[in-house]
Amino acid sequence: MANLKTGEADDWIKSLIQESNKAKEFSYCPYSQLQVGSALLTEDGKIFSGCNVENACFYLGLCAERNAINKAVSEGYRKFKAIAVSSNLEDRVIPPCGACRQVIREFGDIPVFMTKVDGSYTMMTLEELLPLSWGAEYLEELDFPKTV
Ligand SMILES: O=c1ccn([C@H]2C[C@H](O)[C@@H](CO)O2)c(=O)[nH]1
Ligand SMILES: [Zn+2]
Repeated sequence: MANLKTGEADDWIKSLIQESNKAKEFSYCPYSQLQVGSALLTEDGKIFSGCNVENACFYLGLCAERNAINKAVSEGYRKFKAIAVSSNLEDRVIPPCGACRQVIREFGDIPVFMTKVDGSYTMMTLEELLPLSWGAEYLEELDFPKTV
């Protein structure tokens, strides 16, 4: 069974959640009306945020989490400590979709803070959200060329 943790947030968690809440204000979601924001904490304490960006060609929409990750990686950051996800849903936390879980997994087993509008959260590690996951080590076993 997954190890769920809920409760009062430490300061850094509060800041991360605050940033993900801010990010959702920029959400472009004319089709779902679901505003989602995400904030990603780098190893050296920087926070990158992102929102979901939808498209009239529905499947081209991108989630908040992957936008935050892609922004960070594009600016040279690859080591992350935690990620938060917020939305405008009144009474429930927002769990990352399967695609986002796999993309987070690429960069390590970090805690994922899934928040509600009142600032409370449920935390699960990426390993709990995506057990027995696929990753670079399998490619190495298959003798694929090493990544940079
Ligand atoms: O964790 C999640 C879940 C959903 N969405 C977005 C994708 C789409 O724009 C909208 C409805 O699925 O919510 C995210 O950005 N992150
Ligand atoms: Zn997603």
